[in-house]
Amino acid sequence: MMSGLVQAVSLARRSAPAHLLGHLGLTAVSVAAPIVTVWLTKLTVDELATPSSWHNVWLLAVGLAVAGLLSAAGPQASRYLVAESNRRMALTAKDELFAALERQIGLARFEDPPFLDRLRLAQQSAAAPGGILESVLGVGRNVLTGLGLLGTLTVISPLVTVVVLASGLPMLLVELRLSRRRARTMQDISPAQRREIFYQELLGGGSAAKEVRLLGLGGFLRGRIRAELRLANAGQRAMDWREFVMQSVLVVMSAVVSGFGLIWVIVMVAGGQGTVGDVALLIGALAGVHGALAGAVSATAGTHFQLLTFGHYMAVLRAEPDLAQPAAPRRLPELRRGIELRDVWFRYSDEHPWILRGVDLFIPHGCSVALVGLNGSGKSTLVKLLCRLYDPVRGSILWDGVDLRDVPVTELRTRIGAVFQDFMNYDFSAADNIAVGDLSAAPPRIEDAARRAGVHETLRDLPQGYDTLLTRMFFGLADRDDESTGVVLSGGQWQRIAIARAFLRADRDLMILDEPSAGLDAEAEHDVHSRLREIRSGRTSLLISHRLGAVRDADLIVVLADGLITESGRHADLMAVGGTYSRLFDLQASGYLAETVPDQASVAGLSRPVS
Ligand SMILES: Nc1ncnc2c1ncn2[C@@H]1O[C@H](COP(=O)(O)OP(=O)(O)OP(=O)(O)O)[C@@H](O)[C@H]1O
Repeated sequence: MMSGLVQAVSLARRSAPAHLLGHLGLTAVSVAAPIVTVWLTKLTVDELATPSSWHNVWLLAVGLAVAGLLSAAGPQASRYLVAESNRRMALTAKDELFAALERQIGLARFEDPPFLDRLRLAQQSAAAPGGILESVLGVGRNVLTGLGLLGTLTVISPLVTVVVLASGLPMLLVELRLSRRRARTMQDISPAQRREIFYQELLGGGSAAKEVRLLGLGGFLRGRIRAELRLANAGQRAMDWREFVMQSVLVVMSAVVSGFGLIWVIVMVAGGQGTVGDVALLIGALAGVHGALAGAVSATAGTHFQLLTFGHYMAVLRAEPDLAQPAAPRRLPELRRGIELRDVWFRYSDEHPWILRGVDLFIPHGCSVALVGLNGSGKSTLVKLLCRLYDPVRGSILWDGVDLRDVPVTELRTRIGAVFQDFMNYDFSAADNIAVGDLSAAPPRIEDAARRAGVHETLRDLPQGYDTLLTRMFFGLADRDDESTGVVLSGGQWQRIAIARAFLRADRDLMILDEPSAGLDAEAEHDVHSRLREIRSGRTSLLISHRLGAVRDADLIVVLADGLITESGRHADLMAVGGTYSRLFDLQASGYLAETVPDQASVAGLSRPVS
């Protein structure tokens, strides 16, 4: 808890120091103003009851007016400062949160539901980290105001003071309990809220719009959203009810205490002990003390709650990287000999089945290697291991003899170019969509890569050329009024953009191409593969493709089956062996060669009567 507070103060000091000081100053004013007001009120009432000098009355009246002005204006100025410091703190907090996420170098955290739940709460906390300081200052302000007013009360009746103070203690304990429960409720309903956000994105986002409409999934998804909302609401409702009951009891208690104090002092004054001003002071002080007490208690509970949620933010910031970084990193040499997978075993978690069961594979430097296997045999998994998005559970991957775990992961990744099977379509401009392959690339290199991927003419002819946004979700930055700026590319055109992105990294040590021609028409596929062949020649590359015609020229073809490399060699060798590769190749080739004459019956069934 304390470390959370220290972190929050440090965040404020780094992001909004002047605002923090201003807020502290205004808090001091807001503490003093009500105490001064109560005292000035008492003195004024006493002065009016037995006037000695109008000069005094005037002075007191002006003092009251100034105190009133400060009481009224202070909160306005505070609100402005708080809002601005909140914005600044949120900016820093979010930036640090996402920097922390970058330290998660692999993918495992993003497939771990408890981490994702925590991340959502951390994001919520990072959006309003100023709330903690506001609550802490609220505690300080209310405690000091309360103490000042209690001192005032003590002047009239120490007993009333003790009773009022004692009534505050249960309030504090109850509120602390409630805030702990509130934080737990938030944690409990986080999975439901995360699922609800997911369904909302399906319904409100563009990526699923086509299927949602065609398959009529709207009602189904709305039903799911309602169910998740009901689940979250039930948790919150139970919490609200508990708060309502407990706080009602406390309010009644505090009203009884006030009534007791008031009767006590009125009886005292009626008996000749004290002045009318004392009654005025008591009324003001009692209201003030109760307000301050309630404020202090709820601010303490608020602080407690905010610190509990801020704990998730700190936990994400402090989370260990999912993959160990080497304590004494080794330099990654320029690839000269090759990459060796030595008895690699891998499964996604202890609960998942083994995907790779002792893979031994050597990818020689300068060779084009093709990896072939049935769906789900683990080809993309092997690629992810090569990029160190996961570590092998057993065995190792050696780059010229250096274990990938011993080199800085960023260094490894700068040496690799890749087209993933599930590559991203970014809602950026065409140029930026290619430039993400190498952010240092200047426009001529981007165009060159596009030309080599056979997509230059398409992009050049777009309404704003390479600056055209490849999405209809956003307006172009330069022209917000022009709603027609964004365009939507076809699947094959996107595929070529992904290839262009990889071409920007053609000079890297290893090129990985996971189904790079999926979605291309026959002509484009032929074209892309001959371009790829050109850039792969003499370079180290790993090509995954179900189109076996495209892999037959590879220097080495390996077949992955049952978690092992079962065949390896050149096309002719594998065909001669007559194993899985030759069976699949023949199957595919027969599909191309067979003369498919549709039988009359099926044609008749499909044809429509001619009217
Ligand atoms: N992130 C993941 N978490 C758990 N299991 C996974 C994950 N990714 C893949 N798998 C499982 O690992 C197995 C291998 O998947 P992988 O994508 O590597 O196969 P593949 O050979 O590339 O298949 P395809 O030819 O269909 O692309 C599959 O059974 C899949 O369900």
